[in-house]
Parts: sequence; structure tokens; C-alpha cells
Amino acid sequence: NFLCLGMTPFPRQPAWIPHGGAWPVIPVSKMATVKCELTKHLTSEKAVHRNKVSIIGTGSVGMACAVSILLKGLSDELALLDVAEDKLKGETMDLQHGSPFVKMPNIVSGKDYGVTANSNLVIITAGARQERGETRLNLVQRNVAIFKFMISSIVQHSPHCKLIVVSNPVDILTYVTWKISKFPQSRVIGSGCNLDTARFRFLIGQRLGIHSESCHGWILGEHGDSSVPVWSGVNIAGVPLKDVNSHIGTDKDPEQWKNVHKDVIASAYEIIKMKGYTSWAIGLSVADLTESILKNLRRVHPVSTIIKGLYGINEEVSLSVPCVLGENGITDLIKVKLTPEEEARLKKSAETLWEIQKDLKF
Ligand SMILES: NC(=O)C1=CN([C@@H]2O[C@H](COP(=O)(O)OP(=O)(O)OC[C@H]3O[C@@H](n4cnc5c(N)ncnc54)[C@H](O)[C@@H]3O)[C@@H](O)[C@H]2O)C=CC1
Ligand SMILES: CC(=O)C(=O)O
Repeated sequence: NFLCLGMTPFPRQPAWIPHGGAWPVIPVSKMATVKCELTKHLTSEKAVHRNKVSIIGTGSVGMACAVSILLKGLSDELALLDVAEDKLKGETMDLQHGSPFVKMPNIVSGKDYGVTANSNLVIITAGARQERGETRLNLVQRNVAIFKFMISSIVQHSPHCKLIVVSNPVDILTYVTWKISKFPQSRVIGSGCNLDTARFRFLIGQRLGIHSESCHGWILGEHGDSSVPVWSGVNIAGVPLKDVNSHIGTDKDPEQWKNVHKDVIASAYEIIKMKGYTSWAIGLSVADLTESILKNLRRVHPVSTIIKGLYGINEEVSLSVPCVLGENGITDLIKVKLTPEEEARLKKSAETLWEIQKDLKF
């Protein structure tokens, strides 16, 4: 019985207790007896989590990311952090109760950054979101203020992690995160145009009656209003749409395919007008990035990274270009052959961001 009494009542901290919080009052002798009768304990080694994912901000986007990652079974520990304690606790408990239905890892939560310690990947969704009709760029000062403390705290507890920035304006906050964290460029990834590209492929698929996965096309540049559709590269099964319609994406196009890109830009505004926020598509798209990183897939995604020196852009701005993503984060950028018009639009996107970024204090 000595072994039994010496054991912790649980093999690990139960997830509904905030990190660092008190243990529930459970009659230890009863617990120990049942556990001892049932099991023969072999080791008290502490679990090592190699694929720990932390999500900062448990609002609509953070929780959509959490559920999408859990359903894909990607992490062996999920940590949630938010300043709104009741909401955080409620979301944690609610997720936990789904554990019989998915292979759920240990879920911990708290408002202290210690809960995120030793993460492999930290996903940042905290901060203000757009009101109806508000632009993403308008959020900048409010969210930069939040990022100062948040990024330093994450880095202190997970100095080797990769960071995915989702909060808006995502490109500027990716740059801010890179500066504050002092991480190499490879480990700071903005979700960027991963979502815009998904919307683009979906809408092309709708016009053609082909599944979006088989519609190959990329949106680059700023996530949002100045994003750049690369019409020159859109293809189905290797057949470029511009070979079928040489005016595709231009004013001269009788089918006005350029409206597909207009709809991509309008998407977030339209959804926010109707339901107040966007969440499901961004959650699924972040889980897709997470999969490439945690499984070291080296797939190519349109994510935001510092692109100084490419496409004639000389400022330190973060914009989306196709990037190879694996266990070390972004290892390579694909140099896309753009038409002069596309390159000019990308430069304009960079200028738009630089105009705001150059005066930022953080
Ligand atoms: N990059 C993209 O494609 C997308 C980005 N977003 C952005 O994601 C962000 C989150 O959006 P929602 O989840 O809808 O907002 P939300 O308001 O539902 O959630 C934000 C959460 O952040 C928490 N928070 C605020 N300050 C914090 C701090 N200092 N530390 C920790 N947590 C803090 C709040 O308590 C709240 O729970 C927004 O900036 C939004 O614009 C949203 C959709 C797509
Ligand atoms: C809100 C936002 O950035 C989006 O849904 O695209």
C-alpha cells in the first residue's frame, strides 16, 4: 500500500483546473484505493509533450482553431490562454467534455503564460476584431499595444517555438511579432493570405463546378483590401485559365472573372455584417498550417513573411508569398514569376502597409 499512498491522485493535472490553481478536494485515501485496486503503477515519469500547441485568445477565432486542431489530432497538449477568465474556463470545460468523441490530448488553460511553457507552436488570435464596416488596418494601434507584453511573455516561456500570427492587421502584427520576439524570420509566420487563397479557390470552383482543392490559384500580398490575385498562374489540372481566356482578370474580360477577387475582398466584410465575425474558415486554415509544421510536411502555403529584397520591395514589410512550411517553420520562399501588372500591385500592397508601419511605436 506504500506505493499507492505515495502516488498523485491523477497521472497529470486535470485540465479544467487553471494552471497553477488548487487541486480539487478529493478524499485521497478513496481515490488511492480504487486506483490501486484497478492498476499496477509502473512509472511516475513526467509526460514530455513534443507537439504542444498554445492558443492565445479564446474568442471566436481561437476556439475555431482549437477545435480544428483537435479534430485533426495534431497536438499532444493544447494550452489555452486569455485574459477573460470565466470565458476561458467555460471554453476549456466545454472542449474537455468532448473528449470521448475525439482523441483529445491534455488540455490546460490559464491567464498566466506559464501555461504555454515549452510549446512547439503558439497561435496568436488575441486582440480587438473589426466592427461592421471597419478595416483591418484600423485595428493596428489597439493590437500592437496588446502584442508588446504578449510576445515577450510567450518567448520567455517557449524560446524555441514557432509563432503563427492571426490577429489583425495580420501582416503588420507579423512584422511587430518578428521585431519583439527577435526570432529568426523562419519562426514567425503570419496566416496572411492563406484564408484569402482558400476563398479564391472556393469561388473559382463555384464558377467551374470543380472542387476547390483542384482549383490552383494564389492570392498574395496583404491579407485584405490590397491583396493581389495571381491570374497568370490560375490553372486546373495544369491548364492555365489565361490560355482559355486571354483577358482573364482584366476589365476586357467578357466574363468579368476579376469579380471573383472582388468577392474575396468583400467576404470578411459581408460575413461580419451578417454574423459579427469570421471564424470557421480561418480556424480550418490555421489547422492546415499547423499540420504542415507539426508533421514537417514541407507543403507550400501563402503565408506572411518579411519579403524585403524580393519583387523590388525595399522595406521591411511582411506580406504573403508562397512559402515552404515544415518543422523549422518557413524554410524557403517560392519566387513566383509575376506579370509586370501583378508585381506593381504587390509593390502597392507593400507601400500600403509601410505607410502605416513606419510610424508605429512599440
Ligand atoms: N488573419 C485572419 O485571416 C483573420 C484574423 N482575425 C482576427 O483575429 C482576431 C480575433 O478575432 P475574434 O476571435 O473574432 O475576436 P474575439 O473578440 O472573439 O476574441 C479575442 C479574444 O482575445 C482576448 N484578449 C484580448 N486581449 C488579450 C490579451 N492581452 N491577452 C490575451 N487575450 C486577450 C479577448 O478576451 C477575447 O477572448 C481579431 O484581430 C480578428 O480581426 C479574424 C478572422 C480572420
Ligand atoms: C476578419 C478577417 O480578417 C477575415 O475573415 O478575412
